[in-house]
Amino acid sequence: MTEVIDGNAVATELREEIADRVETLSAAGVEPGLATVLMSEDAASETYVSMKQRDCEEVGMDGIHVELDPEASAEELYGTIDDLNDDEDVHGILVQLPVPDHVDEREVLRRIRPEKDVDGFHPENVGRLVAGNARFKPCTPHGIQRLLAAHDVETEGADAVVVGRSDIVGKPMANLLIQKAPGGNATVTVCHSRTDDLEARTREADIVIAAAGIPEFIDGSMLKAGATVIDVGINRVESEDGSGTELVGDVAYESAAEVAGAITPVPGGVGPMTRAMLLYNTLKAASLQTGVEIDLP
Ligand SMILES: Nc1nc(=O)c2c([nH]1)NC[C@@H]1CN(c3ccc(C(=O)N[C@@H](CCC(=O)O)C(=O)O)cc3)C=[N+]21
Repeated sequence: MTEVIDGNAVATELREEIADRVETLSAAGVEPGLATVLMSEDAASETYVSMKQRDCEEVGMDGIHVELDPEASAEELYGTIDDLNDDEDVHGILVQLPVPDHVDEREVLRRIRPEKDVDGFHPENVGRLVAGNARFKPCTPHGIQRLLAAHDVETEGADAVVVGRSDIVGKPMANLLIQKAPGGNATVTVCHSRTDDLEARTREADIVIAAAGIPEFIDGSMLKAGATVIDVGINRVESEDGSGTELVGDVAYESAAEVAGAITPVPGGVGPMTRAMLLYNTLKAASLQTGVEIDLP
């Protein structure tokens, strides 16, 4: 039987442990604070940011939300970031991506103080991750690492194929999987939409991470029997019966589940883990900034 990797269940457990550590911090007079900044009227972005705020509430963190008009100037966004950088009650800052075209995304990521960069996207934090000395692991790859561990999927010595080369998922995922550390020690191949004979590579993989952002890109015919399949895709597509839209992953679930040993669903797989790791990074940020030590879960 194919094992379904339940991201909601693993995330719920982790949130409980995080809530416990938040209590430890608050007994020491520290209330971890996460600021989310939204400069978009995109419905999906609004939904994700409000989920992140709800998560904060659930674990006892202080959620601060700032919304900017998508037509506002880049300087206004930079000023908002500067204010949050200087605010002692804010331990983590997340600027929801994508930002409007007239805003330089690279400048946004550089502007956030690395100590508050809970996405792990600041060049200093990217460098530290690559050097094996991560401060904040990016939330999606870190969440995937936790999901694999929770389901006893051995990465050491495994052949892993990462499909997708984005700065927020593919690249950091490949880096974590090759690290000399628990959850690493895999042999990693990074593929993408232009890879020649992709299926020949995915068919060799013990672990496939599908993160190309292409709906149902990976199907069962491309998998080795018993492989672990992690679906990072969140594509909103028109539903087959024409009744509206539905969420599909980068994996054709039905066909892949017939071949895979274990597989994550969409929704309810990687997404909830991404959000849980954001809370984790905020917890770590609050501890580092205040010097109040906690056992990170
Ligand atoms: N600075 C920044 N950091 C991010 O981490 C970031 C971002 N910008 N921009 C957009 C993407 C997307 N993202 C998601 C996280 C969780 C779910 C999630 O929890 N999804 C649920 C529900 C999905 C639904 O119902 O729409 C699930 O998969 O079960 C989705 C999407 C974070 N992102």
